[in-house]
Amino acid sequence: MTAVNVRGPILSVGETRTVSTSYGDRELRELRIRPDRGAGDAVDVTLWGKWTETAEHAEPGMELLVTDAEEDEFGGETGYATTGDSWVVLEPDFLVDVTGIRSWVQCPRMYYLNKLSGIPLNYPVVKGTVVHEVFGDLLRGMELEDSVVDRVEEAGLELGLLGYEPEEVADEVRRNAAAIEGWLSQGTLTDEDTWRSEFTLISPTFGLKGRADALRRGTPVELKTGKNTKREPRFHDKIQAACYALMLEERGVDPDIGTLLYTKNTALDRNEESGNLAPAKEFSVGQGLLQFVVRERNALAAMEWRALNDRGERPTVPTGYEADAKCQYCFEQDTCMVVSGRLDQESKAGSVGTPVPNEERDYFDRFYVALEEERRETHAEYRKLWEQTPEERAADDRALIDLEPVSQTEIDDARWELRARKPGDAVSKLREGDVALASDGDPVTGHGELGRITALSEDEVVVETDEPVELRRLDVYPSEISVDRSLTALHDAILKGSEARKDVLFGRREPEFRDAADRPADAPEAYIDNNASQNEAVSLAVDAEDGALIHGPPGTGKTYTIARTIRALVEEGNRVLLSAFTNRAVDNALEALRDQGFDEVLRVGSETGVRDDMQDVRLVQRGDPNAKAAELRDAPVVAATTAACGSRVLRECEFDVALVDEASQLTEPGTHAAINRADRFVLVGDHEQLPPVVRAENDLQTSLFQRLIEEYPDASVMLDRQYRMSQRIQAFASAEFYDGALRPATPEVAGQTLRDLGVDPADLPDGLAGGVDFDDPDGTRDGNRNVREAERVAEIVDAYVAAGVDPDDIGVIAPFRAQVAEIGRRTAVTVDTVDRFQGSSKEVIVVSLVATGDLDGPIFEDHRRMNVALTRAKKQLTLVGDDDALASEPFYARMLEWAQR
Ligand SMILES: Nc1ncnc2c1ncn2[C@@H]1O[C@H](COP(=O)(O)OP(=O)(O)OP(=O)(O)O)[C@@H](O)[C@H]1O
Repeated sequence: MTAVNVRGPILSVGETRTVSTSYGDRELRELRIRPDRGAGDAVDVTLWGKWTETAEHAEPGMELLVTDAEEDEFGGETGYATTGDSWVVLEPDFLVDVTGIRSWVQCPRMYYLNKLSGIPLNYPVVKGTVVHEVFGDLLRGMELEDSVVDRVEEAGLELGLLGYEPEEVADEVRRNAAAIEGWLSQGTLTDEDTWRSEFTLISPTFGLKGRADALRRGTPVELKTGKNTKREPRFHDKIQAACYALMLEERGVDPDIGTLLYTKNTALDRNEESGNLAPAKEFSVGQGLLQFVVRERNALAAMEWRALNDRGERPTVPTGYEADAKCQYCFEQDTCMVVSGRLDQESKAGSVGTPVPNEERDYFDRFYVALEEERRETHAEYRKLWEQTPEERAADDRALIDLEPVSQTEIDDARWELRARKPGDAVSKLREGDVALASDGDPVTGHGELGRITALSEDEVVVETDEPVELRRLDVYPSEISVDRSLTALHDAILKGSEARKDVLFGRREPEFRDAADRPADAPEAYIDNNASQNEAVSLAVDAEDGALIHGPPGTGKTYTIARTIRALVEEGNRVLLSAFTNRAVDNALEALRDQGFDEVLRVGSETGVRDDMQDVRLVQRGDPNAKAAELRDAPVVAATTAACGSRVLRECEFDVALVDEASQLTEPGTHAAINRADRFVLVGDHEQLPPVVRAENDLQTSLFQRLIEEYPDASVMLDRQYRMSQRIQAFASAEFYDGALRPATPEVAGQTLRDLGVDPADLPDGLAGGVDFDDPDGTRDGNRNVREAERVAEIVDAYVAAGVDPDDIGVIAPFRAQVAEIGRRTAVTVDTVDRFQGSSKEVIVVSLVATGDLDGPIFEDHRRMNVALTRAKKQLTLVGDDDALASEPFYARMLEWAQR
């Protein structure tokens, strides 16, 4: 008998049958699938015994994987059946987080509720984090006392917001940590005990991922900050450890035990508590438990599949009836009832409250599904870690491969600094500050560690990790955090949002504005006196009783207007949340504010995310709790990215006004994350430039900014004077994207030329000094490159430099990273993709269009991307491309005509 893996979409699911075998009566269930991911001929797969339970969740269309199946011939047809070694996995591509399985086993509805409400700021969560950090420190050899003091101090802000004093927390952590230390120093541990903290595991077979707290001799150890006076670990805790055991088994380690460490046990008073007070509880990881875990995961994945594919009127969500958990003992009972009452969902716990209006419920359902679709797209990114070869991944810009390890150095708090040399021409999406997956060459089955990139240059990369690893490959690590936070923001907006806000969001009422006559007596006559539309925008924002929309085309002084608006709002006594999609825009706005003499700002963000010149106003979370909490609570202006607005710390904060820049690049839920925090909102953006960055094609692609500006034009102002481009450069964008309304702010802006840079046009070859020019080098597109064109772009750049343009004043834009690299090899000036250029500008811009023959690629699919590319230059814009290709489509034909004029 040969054991094989079969996998493919399910075509039909048979009924359960009982047959008598030599082992007695056994149940079986047959499924018909199309192997090879749907490419093969249909075959029958027989699931035996307990695996029939998984068949109960199976539906046509779901993907089924059976490992170690027995192949047999029956009536000339090949069939498969499970064996004693088989695993049956439904929807293996859906990656379930281990913590999700744990709560699912407790109660499927709890799993769903946790998705909606996220992890709120509360003491058990913060204490749990601190104890986990101390655990890691101890494993890495740090002294207990040093670690406790250090980690409690690090949690200063969160503890302060919760009203805790450091001493009491340190005491409690110390008592918990004593359990860890005692256990670590037990005689059983010798030098041969191999320990590792925080181990990232991803399982392609079982559709699981997670981070084990620690591994000891290859067996999983999980830390629980609660107590357990029984001899055995709690069932749900075992589930978690069993998931890691399963994933380790996939890698060829066979962990026969799992350990749970209940740290509160050592803190219990022996006179009052009876039972087994030992903190460490081991259990044997049997095959039965592992199979149970897989079946539960299958049930979960099937529910998630149905939410997207098997929709009746509404997406499927768990009701709680799936489990035999008792609602009266559940911490989540109230939340469960409120969610079911408000969203009109069936729930075992029952429901309270009146349902939200239908349009809100539909909105919730629609975006719930859209976000779950986006989650699938994220899972597809994970899959590329094992489906693509290293070379394919590198070609896709998702990994740096062939790195040569240079050093592994232990740094201050028992962390590691890994250095590696990188091949000179390697490019990727990875940037300094990113969290990435560092590995020995194989991130999934080899040794991988999550770490932060601290330096990335032409020929070297430096990563900081908790444990050392031979740094041979560095991968983009997909993250679900944005999906998770968006779901929470959606939940907060619909279930916790004010009626007044929702009336506007759902078109039940126009946004309202204060009468200018009702402004405070000391309000200035005009906020900005040299630009009418900017002044109107500030006025609209300060008078908004619900919200205002500021539409800012390229170079129209959005940032300047934002700064003036914030000052005006603060002058009227408002506390303001300043947010934007990117750290760069947040810092730019802060810079403008400080330029205008306003300094009472607090920047919330990580040290690597925040620009150097804003570090002095950055909120450092470490420190005295009271002082830290006061810093955050009292700041008149708090600035953070919209992603950070969904963090547990900022979810605790309230503001009068949330001002969001780059709002046209945010999804609706992404925008809610920021505006949920405030009574009123001001959204600033340009829906004629880049749309939200999402992978799924659904409602997430349209920003709330765009929807509202189309619905409430009266609540918006367009800034119509631009300070960036010459008349000649701006003409095309103005006509095509802004109804001709965009105009140069001053005659100087309109009339600027290369001469203003001290360049004599006579020193330039023909056709490069016309303000806007077009050059066709007769190149050929090859994949995402066009070498001839890259050479020509480099020649053109050289010509500008030779004529006296400072290389820092020149930028090159290309649609693909491969072409960016191709050009980058030939010139020292800044070369980047359109997406990376949004929000910046240069005196001279050269655009490489790459396409020949026909127009294909992201830059052409969406005209808004081209709008960005064409509006970065101040004095000279030179397009390099194939005129035949461009002439093939009306929009580009008009662009060509303008460029060749
Ligand atoms: N009312 C104004 N008076 C004088 N200068 C202004 C005014 N508004 C903006 N500027 C100047 O115009 C330039 C562009 O402004 P700003 O950086 O605010 O543009 P932006 O719209 O944010 O640009 P982007 O399109 O890149 O987001 C800056 O140098 C700014 O100081």
